[in-house]
Amino acid sequence: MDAFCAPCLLLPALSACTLLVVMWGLFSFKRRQGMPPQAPHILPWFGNIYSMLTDPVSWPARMHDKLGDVFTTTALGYSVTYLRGQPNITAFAKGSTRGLDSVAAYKRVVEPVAGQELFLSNLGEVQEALDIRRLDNIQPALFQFTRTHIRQTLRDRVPSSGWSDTIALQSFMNASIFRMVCFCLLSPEVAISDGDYISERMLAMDLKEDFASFLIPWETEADRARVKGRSEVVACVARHALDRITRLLGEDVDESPDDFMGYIIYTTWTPKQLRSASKADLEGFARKVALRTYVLFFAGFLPTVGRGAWAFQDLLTKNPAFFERIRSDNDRLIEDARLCGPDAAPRVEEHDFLYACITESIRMHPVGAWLRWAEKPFLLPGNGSAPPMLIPRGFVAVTTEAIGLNPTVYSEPNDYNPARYFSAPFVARDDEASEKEFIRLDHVRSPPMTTDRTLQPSFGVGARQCPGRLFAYRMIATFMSALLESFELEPVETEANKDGKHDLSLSEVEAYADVLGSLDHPVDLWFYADIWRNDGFNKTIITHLDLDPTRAAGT
Ligand code: HEM
Repeated sequence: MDAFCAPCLLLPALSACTLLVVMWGLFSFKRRQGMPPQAPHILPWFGNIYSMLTDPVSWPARMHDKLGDVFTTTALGYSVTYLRGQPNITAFAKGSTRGLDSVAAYKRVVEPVAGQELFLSNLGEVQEALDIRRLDNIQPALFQFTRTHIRQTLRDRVPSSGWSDTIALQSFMNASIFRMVCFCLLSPEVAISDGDYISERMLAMDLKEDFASFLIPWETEADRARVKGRSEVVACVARHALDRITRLLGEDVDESPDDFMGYIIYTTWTPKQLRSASKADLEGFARKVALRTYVLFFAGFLPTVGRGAWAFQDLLTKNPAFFERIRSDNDRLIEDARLCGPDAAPRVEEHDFLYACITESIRMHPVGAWLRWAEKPFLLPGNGSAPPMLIPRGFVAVTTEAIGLNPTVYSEPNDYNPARYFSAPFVARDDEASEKEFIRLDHVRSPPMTTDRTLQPSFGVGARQCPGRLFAYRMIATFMSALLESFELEPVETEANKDGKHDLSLSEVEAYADVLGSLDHPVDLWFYADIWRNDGFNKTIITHLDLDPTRAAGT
């Protein structure tokens, strides 16, 4: 026993073990008959987790180039199979309603960060509650609200004469979009009173540089902060939900209410159940509503602000003609609105070209991967020269970047070209998807309205695609439209972005954050606000409009 403890023997023994492990790791992966090829890794059990976390987009792309459209790897003891190519994705999409479980997959990955509260929701109701009619009804008030927030926030930062200091777009957009989320899912009053409080806590859910949380089995300081943050969010929303339940009881309604929270309550409990419930029961109901809302904060807010920042950056830094077009469309919509009154909201839902720009940016900078869990091995059908393959139990993933940049789906995929959505054939709503047909990528106008058999890579596939996509478009477009209504914007040249290098730099950690759809760092883009473009808002505007009469549209 003592001999084993002697340091002089321990060291060689450890080195020998490490060497064995490395040799095993290097030589144990071999192509198994009928199964996907395996990506090489050195450390057993850990597998390729490091590359997957730090280089989530280009590492799988490199492996696909080397190993083909289907390959398997290991990460923290799990088997992870990556798929690429349309036939495989079709099989994946159809499997998603059968052998492949989306909740089981996301749960394994996201629960350590977001908590199990996230998976108590009824996701179907989002689709119903955020339908186009409800979004259209709320749109004018949402615009007014966002316009007021933007102006109030920037009032002190933008001098009435000339340019402001640099302002980081990302943090400004975070606040504005999260207020919109609260406005639509909770109520206008709550958005004003508690929007910022909730938003700060939701941002703490972001992993930032703390991605080691996935690997560390014990509770860290950051974990504790996240648990505290989310229980504060849930408690705050539950208070408002209880208030809404009480008002609903007083109103004695017999039709489903127009507001999102009222709708959830009304469609979950009958008026009789609500009336006969004890105080404790009602508090329990309110907590359930809060948990359901929390999942939407999580799934909806972070990807929307991340994609919104990309959309803005692409518009400001790619082809100036596209930005000019958005500006003139915006001016036209504002002019039209002014026929109805000086403060009337423009019809953001008619911003077709802006929607196409958002779609194009989301194609080029999608949120990571679609993830599924295969409880049992399943047979991926063969196609063309590729034989059928047995996919092992574990995660199955499709990297959305692989679709978005596939030249057989998108011509010139590296070009930012929103106009491509205007030439795509339009798929009729009544085209039934059939078992034999492929799920077709793209071929939808933007925003994607019907995605039964066609899809935008960035919003998922099959039965589990994103129910909040139209809501996301509305929030990004509302923010941009309200900002452009009042300000001129210009990117600032910094050391990092000079000579036209405006791309977000994807350092390892940032690329990871991007996969969760949350770029918490200020992006490489800054904006100045120039003249106040809206009459009646600030008297000094007249001077500024005199200085630049070409931008005086609508005043
Ligand atoms: C630009 C913004 C957004 C992007 C890029 C995005 C993307 C996605 C993606 C890729 C999925 C997974 C699909 C799959 O695995 O097949 C998803 C699911 C989901 N998204 Fe979004 N999303 C966005 C905004 C929103 C918003 C605003 C909401 C709601 C307020 C929302 C709610 C959800 C929900 C509830 C799911 C889970 C659906 C299910 O499993 O049935 N998302 N989203």
